[in-house]
Amino acid sequence: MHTIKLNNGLEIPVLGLGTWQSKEDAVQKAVVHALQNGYTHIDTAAVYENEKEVGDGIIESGVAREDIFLTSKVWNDVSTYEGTLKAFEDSIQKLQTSYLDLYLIHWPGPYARFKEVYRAMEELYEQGKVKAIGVSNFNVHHLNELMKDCKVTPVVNQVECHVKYQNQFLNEFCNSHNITLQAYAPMMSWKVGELANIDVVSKLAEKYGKTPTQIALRWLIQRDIIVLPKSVTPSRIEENIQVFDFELSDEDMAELRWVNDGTRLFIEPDNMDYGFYK
Ligand SMILES: NC(=O)C1=CN([C@@H]2O[C@H](COP(=O)(O)OP(=O)(O)OC[C@H]3O[C@@H](n4cnc5c(N)ncnc54)[C@H](OP(=O)(O)O)[C@@H]3O)[C@@H](O)[C@H]2O)C=CC1
Ligand SMILES: O=C1CO[C@H](CO)[C@@H](O)[C@@H]1O
Repeated sequence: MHTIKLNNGLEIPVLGLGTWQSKEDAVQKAVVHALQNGYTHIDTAAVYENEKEVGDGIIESGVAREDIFLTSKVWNDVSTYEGTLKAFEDSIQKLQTSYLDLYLIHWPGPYARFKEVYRAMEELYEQGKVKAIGVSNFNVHHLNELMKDCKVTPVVNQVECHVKYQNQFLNEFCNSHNITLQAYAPMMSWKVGELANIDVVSKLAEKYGKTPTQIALRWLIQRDIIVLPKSVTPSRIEENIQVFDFELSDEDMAELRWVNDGTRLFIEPDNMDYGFYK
C-alpha cells in the first residue's frame, strides 16, 4: 500500500476503509475482507458505535496489529481533559488494542473545548498510547487558534472532500502547515450514485477502463489526499482499492478540477449544533 509521511514522520497508508454506518456483523465482515484484500488502514470513531466489531474483525483477519493503521475519534460530548483520557481508554478497550495509530478530535466545538481535549491528546501522544494526533472538521480559524499554543502540530485534518466539494483553500492552508488532508465522503457518501452522472467522471471512467468511484478516489490520491472509502459490500471493498494500477494525466486531473460546484453533503463545522455538550 502506498503511504504518505505525516509531519511527525509516521507513514500513513493513502487509502483506508471507512466504517461510518457499518454495524455489527457487517462491519466485522467488512474489516476482515478489507484486511485480507490489501487494506492496511481502518477509520472508525466512538460515535460510530462499532469499535468492538472493528476490533473483532481485526483479530479475526489474522493480520498483525502492527501492520494495521487504526484511527478513532473523540466525540463531541467529551469536553474535558479527564473525559478525553477516559474516552480514549473506552475506545482502545472496545477495539481490543493497546494503542491507536491516530486519534482525532471529531468536530471542533468552542475554542476552549477543543484546546482542553487536545491537551489530553498531547499527553496520550507523549505517553506513546497514540502514534499521532490530529483533528477533523476544523476550519482555518480553528487550526490557527489550536496552533497558537499547542505543543504537537496536528498531523491531519479529516474533512469532507470529493469532486463536487474539493476544499481547495483548506487543503492549501493545511499543506502550508504540513498538515495532511484526509478526505471523508470521498465517493460522495449517500450520493455515490451521482458520480456516474457527472460527464467528466463517466468519460474518464470509460477512457481508463475504471469505475466512476475509482476515478473519484484516484483523483484525490494524486493530490496527496488520503481517502477513506466506506463499503460493507465485498466486491466494492475490492473495487475501491484497485486504484493503484493507473494514473490520471495532468490534463484529466485539471478537467476534474472544474467539477467542483461547492456541493456540501455534511454540515459546515461552524453551523454544527454543539448544544448537547455535557
Ligand atoms: N470525520 C468525519 O466527520 C467523517 C468521517 N467519515 C469517514 O469517512 C468514511 C467515508 O465516508 P462515507 O460518508 O462513508 O462515504 P463514502 O464516500 O465512502 O461512500 C460510502 C457509500 O458508497 C457506497 N459504495 C462504496 N463503494 C462503492 C462502489 N464501489 N460503488 C458504488 N457504491 C459504493 C457504500 O455502500 P455499501 O457500504 O453498501 O457498499 C456507501 O453507501 C466514513 O465511513 C468514515 O469512516 C465520514 C463522514 C464524516
Ligand atoms: O463521522 C461522522 C459521521 O457520523 C456523525 C453523525 O453520526 C457525523 O456527525 C460525523 O461527521
